[in-house]
Amino acid sequence: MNDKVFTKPIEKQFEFNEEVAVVFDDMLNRSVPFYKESQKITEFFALKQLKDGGLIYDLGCSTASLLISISKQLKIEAILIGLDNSDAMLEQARKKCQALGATIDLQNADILEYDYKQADVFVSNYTLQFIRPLVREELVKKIADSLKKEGIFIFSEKVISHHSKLNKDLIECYYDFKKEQGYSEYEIMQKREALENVLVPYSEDENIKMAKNCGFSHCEVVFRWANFATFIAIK
Ligand SMILES: C[S@@+](CC[C@H](N)C(=O)[O-])C[C@H]1O[C@@H](n2cnc3c(N)ncnc32)[C@H](O)[C@@H]1O
Ligand SMILES: O=C(O)C(=O)C[C@]1(C(=O)O)C=C[C@@H](O)C=C1
Repeated sequence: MNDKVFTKPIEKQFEFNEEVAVVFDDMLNRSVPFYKESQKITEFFALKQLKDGGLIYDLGCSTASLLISISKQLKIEAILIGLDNSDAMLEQARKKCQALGATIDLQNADILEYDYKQADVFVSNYTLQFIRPLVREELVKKIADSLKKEGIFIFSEKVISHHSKLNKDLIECYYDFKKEQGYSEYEIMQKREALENVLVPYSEDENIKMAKNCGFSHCEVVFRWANFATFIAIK
């Protein structure tokens, strides 16, 4: 189904509710530049890291697109756990897993509170940006503490620039992308208002500094287009 969520006046802040969940795959494909490419890079590093009997968590798994794709490519046995606190998203995820015969452990959980096992890979694409800054570092520290030695954490985020003109131009470049995806000026502005103070992006440097402060030995960008970046952090 096509995303038309913001063709009408917004009545509340952005939520990952039923209305969003049923059009979410279309929304992401048309709202995140090079979403498929950043997903492929995530899959490459996750599959490279996963050994027989390994464990991967996807935090903020939404409709489980990533874990479903990884499950199709796996050549070894591994445990795939997808966490999300939106029932509506998990309902879509379960429907897709059933239709595609994917064996993924989908759990309704708050990623801030969850009791993680030691894992080989953590992924959290376009999710940390929705975690309040006050507790974001606490979550990344929990992820670092739950990774095996040399384990990897791949995360993708919308990013800002602290150079005000460049930041403004990056946003304009992004909105041009959205228009090319068929969104109207009206939809773009409605969504921007809905996301105000709900999606709180950091700069590229702030994300890297956060990862290093939380115990990762290395963190760098492996993909970036304008104001969207994919990072890999190594324990
Ligand atoms: C932009 S979506 C992530 C997209 C997904 N990772 C992908 O690449 O397709 C953000 C997701 O994080 C979930 N989320 C936000 N805060 C959460 C929390 N505290 N605990 C669990 N899930 C959360 C939302 O329900 C939503 O499904
Ligand atoms: O920043 C925006 O305008 C977006 O649409 C980006 C974004 C995201 O990065 O998560 C926001 C909400 C949806 O989850 C889909 C895309």
